[in-house]
Amino acid sequence: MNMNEIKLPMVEIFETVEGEGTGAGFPTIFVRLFGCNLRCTWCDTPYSYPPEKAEKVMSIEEIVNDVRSYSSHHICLTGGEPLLYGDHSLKLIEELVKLEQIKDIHIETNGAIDLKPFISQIKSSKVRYVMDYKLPDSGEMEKMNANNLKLLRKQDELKFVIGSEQDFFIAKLLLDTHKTKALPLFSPVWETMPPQKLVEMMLKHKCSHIKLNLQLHKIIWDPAMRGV
Ligand SMILES: Nc1nc2[nH]cc(C(=O)O)c2c(=O)[nH]1
Ligand code: SF4
Ligand SMILES: [Mg+2]
Repeated sequence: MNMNEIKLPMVEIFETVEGEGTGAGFPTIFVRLFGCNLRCTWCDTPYSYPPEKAEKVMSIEEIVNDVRSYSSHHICLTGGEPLLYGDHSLKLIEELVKLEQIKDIHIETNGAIDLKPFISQIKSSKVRYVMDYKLPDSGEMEKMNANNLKLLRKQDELKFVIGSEQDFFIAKLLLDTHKTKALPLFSPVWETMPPQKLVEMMLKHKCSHIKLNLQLHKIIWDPAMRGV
């Protein structure tokens, strides 16, 4: 199938600064696909899956053309779950990789999708995965594919969204018991975990190799605002 035959359900494409991870602060084009296989309790994008509806359906060609109209060198492919569409997600990534303007494509994936086909088929060093590995407070931890942890490479990021002390200790245990090359990030749930408390726990429990991750976009704009 070619680029204009493959169509994907979409929420939005917009340009802002990346709020999270090692790319935080860089002007970035966000490509947000519709649909998710999880329903995390603290999800901040419930408009990206049913019962809400996709804003539009776009062909890969239309998505690529829209991305071209911005000037940022970074793309955040997000959702929902952007890897939900298998070969179609893969084809979208391959077409975005071809854009010379784009130096980095990071993919926000939720830990419940097998990364193997993506890592084995996408060779470009522009592509990085940011895996949001779910903990008990999310209500979705049992859907996690622990095999993904050892597939992550050193350019990838492994994010734990921490809602409680229990989440903190489970994340720490996971890191202590599973090999991964990815950079571990601890990110507080906006509503239930004051950043100060998370930092205190990180220092007390010697999380020397873990990076605190705050969502810049929740600080810069109203936390409920979309498209920023
Ligand atoms: N500024 C900004 N940075 C982000 N990083 C990850 C986001 C996401 O929704 O996946 C996001 C987002 O929605 N906005
Ligand atoms: S995986 Fe992400 S988009 Fe899906 S429900 Fe969880 S937080 Fe929301
Ligand atoms: Mg968001």
